[in-house]
Amino acid sequence: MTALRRIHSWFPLLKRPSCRGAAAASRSLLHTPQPRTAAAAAAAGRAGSLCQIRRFTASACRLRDTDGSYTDEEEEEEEDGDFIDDSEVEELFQQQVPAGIGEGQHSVFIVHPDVKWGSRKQHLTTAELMMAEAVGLVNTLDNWRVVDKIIMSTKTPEKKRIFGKGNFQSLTEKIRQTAGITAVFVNVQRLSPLSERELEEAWGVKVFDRYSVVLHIFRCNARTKEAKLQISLAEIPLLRSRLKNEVANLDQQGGRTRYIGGSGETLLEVHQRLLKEREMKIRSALEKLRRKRHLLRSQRKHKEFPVVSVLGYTNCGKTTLIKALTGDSGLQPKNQLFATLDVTVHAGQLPSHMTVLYVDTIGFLSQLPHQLIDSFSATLEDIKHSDLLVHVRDISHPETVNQKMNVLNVLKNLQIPDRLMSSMIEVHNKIDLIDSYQFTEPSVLPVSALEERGLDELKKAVEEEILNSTGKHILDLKVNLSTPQLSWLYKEATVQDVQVNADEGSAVVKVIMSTAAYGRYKKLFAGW
Ligand SMILES: Nc1nc2c(ncn2[C@@H]2O[C@H](COP(=O)(O)OP(=O)(O)OP(=O)(O)O)[C@@H](O)[C@H]2O)c(=O)[nH]1
Ligand SMILES: [Mg+2]
Repeated sequence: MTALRRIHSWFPLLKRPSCRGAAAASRSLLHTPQPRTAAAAAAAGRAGSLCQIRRFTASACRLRDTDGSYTDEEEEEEEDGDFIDDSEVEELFQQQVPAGIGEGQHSVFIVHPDVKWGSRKQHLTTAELMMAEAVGLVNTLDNWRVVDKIIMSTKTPEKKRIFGKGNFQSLTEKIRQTAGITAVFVNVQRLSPLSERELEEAWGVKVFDRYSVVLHIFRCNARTKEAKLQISLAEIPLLRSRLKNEVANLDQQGGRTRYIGGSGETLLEVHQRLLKEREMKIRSALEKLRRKRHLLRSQRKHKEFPVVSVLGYTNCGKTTLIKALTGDSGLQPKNQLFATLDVTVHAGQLPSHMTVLYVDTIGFLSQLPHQLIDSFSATLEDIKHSDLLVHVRDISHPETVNQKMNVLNVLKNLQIPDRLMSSMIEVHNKIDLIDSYQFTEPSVLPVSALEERGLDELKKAVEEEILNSTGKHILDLKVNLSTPQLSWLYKEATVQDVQVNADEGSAVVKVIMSTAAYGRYKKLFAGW
């Protein structure tokens, strides 16, 4: 199937999950990896290993508790008095929502301004594909539907009305004559407050840009405390620009009181101060959560489970792939943009039975204002602390090359360490949707997460890179079964295989362990 034909099958597939449905989406529980059967003589040691896994699993399950948030850390924070409770977050989340965001239903007219030349021209994509993505964004929302759409060229995208006089006039007529329109989505990163006001006045309906539509989707999909706070923070610039418009309206009606209650502050200044205070509150709550996240990371490190971050453009199949790799039935992939807004962790096993933690991350989208990415930077910070990155690409998508460039750009801005960038595994997902998949680069791994194809090769590649990056080794050690050697190995390393020699009372144990752990082992059992 050619790239252009694929677009017709991709976008109509986007479902319309309800806000409530998304919010209630079930949480994932960690898959409990079972150690493989070993010789009976190893039972004692295996019990040790099971304990280790259970201990971890229990705490990791608690991490995601009822709303999928990191509740085990809350327990620790309660002890040090640094606790943020749900109601506090909920209050911040619900308190001040920009008008038209996260609520209501809309019949949308989409306008894509096509800049033919100059610095704003999009070189990597076409107007048709940008429009298709805009349609996808609207269709992702429950109760929103596209009534009509138009691509209109402009030489003056920076002007208040975006289009030249003639085009603007014909566009206005079209919008006003199309029955039932309740909103216009102008497919640009961000409209200035002045522009938004001018367009709303001219068209007589609500006007959204990419920033506000994506925020709307985020608000509908937010479940955890962190996601809610990050969204509330991302909404501040929108509230600020709306505030300017509202005060300008009041000015026009002569209704503004110059100073409020002798405070020496104007109405605009009072509202700006309140917004600033709100921003500080959200930032400090997020900072508390960030400290939690730091703690979580050190706990993970302490337990020595390698961390693999799975990232990629939105809807490329990250969640589906992690579900296939871990067998975690609690994961719910959706044909929806930004289905995953929270970092979740899922344990899986590699061919050698080593346990790794796969981190599911928020998807990327092109043309997003920095403010939005910044709000989610704490979430993305986790990527930096992984042992390995897996970049998933929807290889069946017509924009797959642009999507890859977008992801690499975001990673560059996040200042991901070189060692992680160079060891990153690129996965070509959804090969089942392509008639004849051809290897374009030898280093990539083709998979179909949905049909569970190519997973063994991927697990092997992950294992190889993990062994490289964590400095772990696979060793065959001879142990004396009358000593605690075997149970020590089960606790401190990953035991792959145990060959018992009953006559000798010994066993040959295949283990994966770090250089440091091997050093400790040699020291402890030197004379045994
Ligand atoms: N045909 C096909 N569809 C797939 C494959 N992998 C994922 N999908 C579908 O793609 C859609 C998105 O999958 P998700 O796993 O939710 O994608 P994601 O990258 O986690 O998306 P976000 O969390 O929204 O960024 C779902 O409808 C999946 O069923 C695949 O290998 N083949
Ligand atoms: Mg996802």
